[in-house]
Amino acid sequence: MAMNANEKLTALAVMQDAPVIPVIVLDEVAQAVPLARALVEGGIRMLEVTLRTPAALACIEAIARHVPEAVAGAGTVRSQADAQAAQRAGARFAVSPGYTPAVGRACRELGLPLLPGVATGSEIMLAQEDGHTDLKFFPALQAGGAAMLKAWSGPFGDVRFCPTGGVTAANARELLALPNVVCVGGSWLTPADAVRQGDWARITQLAREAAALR
Ligand SMILES: O=C(O)C(=O)C[C@H](O)[C@H](O)COP(=O)(O)O
Repeated sequence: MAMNANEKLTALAVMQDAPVIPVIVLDEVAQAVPLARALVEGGIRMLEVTLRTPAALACIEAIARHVPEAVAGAGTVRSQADAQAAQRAGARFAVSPGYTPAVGRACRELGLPLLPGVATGSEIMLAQEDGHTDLKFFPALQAGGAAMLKAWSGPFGDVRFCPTGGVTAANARELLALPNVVCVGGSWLTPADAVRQGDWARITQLAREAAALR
């Protein structure tokens, strides 16, 4: 299903599209398009390409241009400059590993939906003060996992989460069953060796299994 380019995307819509947002690390531009196609083929189209590698922006650009069925977003957005560069490359949403009002403001000014990363109550409150109620819990497993999400559901009952960090095919279901979890994020759909070897069939299979998690 192609996404209408004029449709206003929100962080919640990014989270609701599939049970898993793949966290993607790419070293070579040539990997971007076949990888995105493999994920789309498996039923996953919201793609978080982390700005951790020199090739990341070019990868986002390639996906945005050549894989219209996918929605390329930028991960590891840590500054206003990151947000601007991501949007210039064609990113339709941004994901950050933490939250600062400066990153929030930058994304608002750009009209770029942001999924802000939080790991504490104070960070949730900071993000909420700026209007964010759909948040990434990072690093989820390391910072308390399902028990933490259950504890947050009391005081932060109006917040929805995408736990990311340490999530795997084995523990995703438990997280997805929580009422305040909309989706999870993780790198397990795109194993480094499969990407390196161009084993796109394996990635499609992992995506298919992830898409069926809920
Ligand atoms: O780069 C970012 O912006 C991040 O937030 C980090 C990623 O979300 C985690 O690296 C996912 O980690 P794993 O699924 O545990 O491999």
